[in-house]
Amino acid sequence: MRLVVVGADGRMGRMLIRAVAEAEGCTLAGAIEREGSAALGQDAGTLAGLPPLGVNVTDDPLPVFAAAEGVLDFTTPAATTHFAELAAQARIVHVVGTTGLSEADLARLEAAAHHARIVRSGNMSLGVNLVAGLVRKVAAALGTEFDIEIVEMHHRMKVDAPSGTALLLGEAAAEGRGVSLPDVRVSTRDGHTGARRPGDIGFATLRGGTVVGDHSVTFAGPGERITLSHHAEDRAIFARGAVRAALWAFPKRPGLYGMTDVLGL
Ligand SMILES: NC(=O)C1=CN([C@@H]2O[C@H](COP(=O)(O)OP(=O)(O)OC[C@H]3O[C@@H](n4cnc5c(N)ncnc54)[C@H](OP(=O)(O)O)[C@@H]3O)[C@@H](O)[C@H]2O)C=CC1
Ligand SMILES: O=C(O)C1=N[C@H](C(=O)O)C[C@H](O)C1
Repeated sequence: MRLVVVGADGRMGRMLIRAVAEAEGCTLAGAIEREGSAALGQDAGTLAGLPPLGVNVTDDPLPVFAAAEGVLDFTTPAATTHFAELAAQARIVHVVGTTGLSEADLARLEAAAHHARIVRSGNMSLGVNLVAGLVRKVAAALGTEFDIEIVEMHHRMKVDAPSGTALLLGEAAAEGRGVSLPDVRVSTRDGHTGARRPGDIGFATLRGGTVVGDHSVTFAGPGERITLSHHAEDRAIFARGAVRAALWAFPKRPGLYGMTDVLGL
């Protein structure tokens, strides 16, 4: 499968170039960065710490998408919505790892999915998606006497909060409880907050250092607590998940899919 990496000079972009180069059945068909990036013109392999791959980084996605079969996109919401429209025009697979998308951004992805096969997830790792399944089950089994609190920690450069993974886990908990996350979500607490409202799902965000991604979901009940956790140690888990998603989506019909579809969970 001929794959393009957009945001090629990012933390995930460089990891994705390595994952494509290592994956059986995949070749790097292009590497895109934004206009003005210092990476433009460089060999994508060299950028990713590999021997040269013969693919130079460019800021012109149109001809690159036209000659490709899929795009791996871990960039920004503004870039991702633009790339979704280009991927739909080119009728290629679009794997979206970008987090922090607004409702309006998601509506643009849904529109693009009429023509493109889009796989989107706040976390492309096998481990997190398994934990989400467990969270759904535990939330369904326990009543609201168990308070649900989600804590995440990421590196100091992360720009969105709560993380896409924390929201994915919150959605799983809400689904298990049969409620809608926006109705019960509490993402900030400061000052005299009053007592906790039964049924709320709380989010706490920590930022610092080089943490790849830590998440825990605690069910705090009368006299006991259950905590389900995931610790990402290497961004390669997300990159390998993204390549797997592209290969999975290649023969599928246009539509918006998630990692649970890819992993068969
Ligand atoms: N779903 C998942 O499993 C995971 C999701 N993520 C998400 O992926 C996203 C990226 O994370 P990360 O790699 O750490 O961030 P980085 O900031 O390191 O990388 C983003 C890259 O995209 C580039 N970019 C921005 N706009 C454009 C554009 N219009 N065209 C081409 N390239 C563009 C940036 O360039 P410049 O810096 O020059 O602006 C940068 O190189 C985040 O939303 C993060 O939360 C991360 C890990 C796993
Ligand atoms: O920005 C990151 O780094 C990560 N972002 C994703 C998120 O928002 O959950 C996935 C992973 O935790 C790393």
